[in-house]
Amino acid sequence: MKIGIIGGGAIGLLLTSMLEQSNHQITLYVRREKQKQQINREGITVMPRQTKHLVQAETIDNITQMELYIVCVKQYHLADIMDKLRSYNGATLYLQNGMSHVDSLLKGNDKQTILLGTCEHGARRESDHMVTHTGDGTLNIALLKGKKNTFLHVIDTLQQTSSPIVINENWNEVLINKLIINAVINPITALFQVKNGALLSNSYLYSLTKAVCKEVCTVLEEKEENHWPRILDIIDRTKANDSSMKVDISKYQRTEIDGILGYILDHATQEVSYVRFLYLSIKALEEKGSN
Ligand SMILES: NC(=O)C1=CN([C@@H]2O[C@H](COP(=O)(O)OP(=O)(O)OC[C@H]3O[C@@H](n4cnc5c(N)ncnc54)[C@H](OP(=O)(O)O)[C@@H]3O)[C@@H](O)[C@H]2O)C=CC1
Ligand SMILES: CC(C)(CO)C(=O)C(=O)O
Repeated sequence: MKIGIIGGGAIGLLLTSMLEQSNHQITLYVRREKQKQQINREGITVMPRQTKHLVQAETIDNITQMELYIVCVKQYHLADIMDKLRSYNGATLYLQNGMSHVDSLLKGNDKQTILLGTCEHGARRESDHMVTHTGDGTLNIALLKGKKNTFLHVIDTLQQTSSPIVINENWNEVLINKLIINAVINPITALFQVKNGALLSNSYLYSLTKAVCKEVCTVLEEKEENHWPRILDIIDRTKANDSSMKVDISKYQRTEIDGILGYILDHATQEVSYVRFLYLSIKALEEKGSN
């Protein structure tokens, strides 16, 4: 299969290295010529095992027809990619956190087969051609729209990589489960600049986390008791980690808050004051960082 991976960041580099070990023809699409040249010259190195993978990189402006695209850019860069793929009729897998992309994908080209997924692997980009695999996980994948046969073919292809794949019947459930985790853990850890574990060890942050979980579940019409134990478990398992939003804020980078709490606010039918406060706080920190 001809597979194009879009975005040479942490997840794009990691997945490209995993797919390189299968028998498929892989092209990694990046947006900078310098990154393309470096990857074509030196390959991708995955830490901590220091495995080297020789892959082909190309710039996104030279994108050609593939049988499958895997989109690994941040939520806020999706509009550009969706525009580039608008007349393409093959299969595309989107792996973003958050949910604000779903409506545009549902409305777009009806001939496309669109898959949605969440990535439970942890990855950190060290340089343009080096990534650290910080935590093993699964790829949870579901069909949003399009051909079931194409979906099954894609799953079959991805099962040839070193990443475990979980197939889901219900895309909404897959994305909602991850959205709730990111909505509850990421903004609080980013605002207070604490590791995930502080949400359990600090009694005030614990109360705040529970209050946010309650509001988020109310908006999404989910039962809090189905999610709270799962959240506690993930916080415990990632207690020594910095959430992605905490890292973005500390590096003065844009966050994915719009696709996460922005989505919750857009769907709220009653006031959710903790969520609104957190959303405005993260936007304020983003604005402060951009000055
Ligand atoms: N990292 C992780 O552990 C996890 C990440 N995720 C999710 O995966 C998604 C990707 O995250 P991550 O890999 O960490 O993000 P990164 O910021 O590391 O990578 C995003 C990449 O997309 C590239 N990009 C942006 N616009 C374009 C474009 N038009 N064409 C080609 N490339 C483009 C960026 O290029 P440039 O380098 O030039 O800026 C960058 O390399 C996010 O939604 C994140 O929430 C989910 C689970 C875990
Ligand atoms: C699960 C969690 C919160 C781990 O840090 C995460 O997905 C993130 O940081 O974005």
